[in-house]
Amino acid sequence: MIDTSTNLTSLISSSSSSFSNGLPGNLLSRRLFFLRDIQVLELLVASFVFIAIHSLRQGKRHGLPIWPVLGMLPSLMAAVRTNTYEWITDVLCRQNGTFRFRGPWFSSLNCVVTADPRNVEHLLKTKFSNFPKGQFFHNTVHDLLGDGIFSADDEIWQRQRKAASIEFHSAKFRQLTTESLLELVHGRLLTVLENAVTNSLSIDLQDILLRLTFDNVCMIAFGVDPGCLSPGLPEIPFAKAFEDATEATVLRFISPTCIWKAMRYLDLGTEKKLKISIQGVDKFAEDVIDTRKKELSLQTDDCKKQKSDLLTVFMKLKDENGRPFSDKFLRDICVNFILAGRDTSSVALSWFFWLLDSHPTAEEKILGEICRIIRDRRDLDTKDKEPMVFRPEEIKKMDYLQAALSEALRLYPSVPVDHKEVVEDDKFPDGTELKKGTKVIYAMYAMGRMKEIWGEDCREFKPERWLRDGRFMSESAYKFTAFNGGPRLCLGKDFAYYQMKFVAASILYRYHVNVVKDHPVMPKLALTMYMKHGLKVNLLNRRKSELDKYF
Ligand code: HEM
Repeated sequence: MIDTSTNLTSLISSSSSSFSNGLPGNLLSRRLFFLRDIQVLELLVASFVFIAIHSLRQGKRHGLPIWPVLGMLPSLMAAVRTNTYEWITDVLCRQNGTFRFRGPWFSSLNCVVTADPRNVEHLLKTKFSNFPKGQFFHNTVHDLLGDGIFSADDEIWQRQRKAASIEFHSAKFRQLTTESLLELVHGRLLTVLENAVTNSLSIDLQDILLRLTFDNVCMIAFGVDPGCLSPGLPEIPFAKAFEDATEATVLRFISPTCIWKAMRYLDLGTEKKLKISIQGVDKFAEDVIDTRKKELSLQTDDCKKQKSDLLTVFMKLKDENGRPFSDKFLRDICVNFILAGRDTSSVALSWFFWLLDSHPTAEEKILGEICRIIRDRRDLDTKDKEPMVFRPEEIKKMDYLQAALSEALRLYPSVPVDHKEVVEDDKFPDGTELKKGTKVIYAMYAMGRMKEIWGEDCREFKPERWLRDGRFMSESAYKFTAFNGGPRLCLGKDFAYYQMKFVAASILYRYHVNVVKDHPVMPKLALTMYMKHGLKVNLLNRRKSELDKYF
């Protein structure tokens, strides 16, 4: 509209100049009337279109307009350009915690969205078997995740969960995780950070932490170190293939199923990219599985002694028919664990460091806690010897740090929304009717920002809310949903806390982490809550005199 009237104005002014160039007066007035008619006509058309659109709109639900064909999609699309999670939170707060999203009829976006802890407990625990991940999720992720723990339901999920759970709680596995983390933090992470300090370089802390946790989870799942955090921060083909494959898989969730299936059939666009990146992931897995099989058949000392990674453990197990698991199934198991543990802890740490930058009192308290723990070491003679390596029992004692990390996860949960599918007609405790096949989204991000759950100060970063008499107190998994709850509670929760505390304490003891001024920080729309532009920081060495005040 604006452009057209601008054109009309310029047409009038060009007519005036024609007049000065000698156009007869009556011709001019006829032309001006004609132009005025055009403007009136334009206004009429615009009004008609406006009225037509508004009469076509089928009304409002939950304060959101519903459009023919598109449903509530236009409101969602507008939110995608700003902050989708805040938009969902806003709608949920206005609707007492639950609303029904109507997407276009051709999409897979129709769903019930909830942030009500009663409903979340109902779907994650009370009626667990009525809310599986479902066929839609399974079909969408199957090319990448196959039948691994993340995408499987029922018996296939149960078997893996049981075996992995035993493994996760074994002493040998704990030793593997703590040793591999120690090696990565002291052998690589701190070297990379020290290099940045020496050369006064700003770094993307999120990228570095993502590299750290990728190497770490590959050591746990496959028993191999891909070397993403090596000096020079190289691009590792397997890591790149994995990242590309997850990004392309996520795109399937927002495309109509028939479209991505057609693109897959024709080998086009993102589907072509997905196919190539999955080949990269498969090649890596194949090589590792082959090598491990050879090692195990030779029963080399190295293999017998050291290997307690998931691949080796599952290779020694048998399926329900007493046969060893197929290579494909072993690949699926490892790929799923990598997906689960790859970037959840690193993005949580990124949000934590960002929050700490604007909460110096919380940082002081963490430092005080770390220094008190060091002071209490029985063998005080090691106190001043570098490097300061925190021991597992010391990490356990860091209650305030655990509270601060939980608070960061409450406000910025690594998995911001999650999804289930209804098997049989059901009803939520809040009265919402659920028809068979309905998709249900539970919004962890929104749950951390609801006054009904956390009180008036729900948007503030207050680690103290997690402490009673100075000790960390966990919350109900249906109120603090960052790690999921019920039978599908995150298997890596204890390890993730250990990993995050170890990394955070090792960094904070040595450096001030200052976020670069005006660096834009916002969530990226993905399965995991990455910072869209990473986290640019400058590191400064902590002076010894600064730490001395805590001893
Ligand atoms: C801050 C760190 C972490 C957070 C916030 C987190 C959160 C979650 C969430 C929300 C789920 C449920 C996902 C779903 O069912 O759709 C989950 C599942 C899982 N997580 Fe974590 N996770 C973290 C770290 C880890 C780590 C480090 C590992 C492994 C090394 C891990 C292993 C798993 C596994 C295996 C599952 C699947 C459980 C199942 O379906 O039975 N997680 N996690």
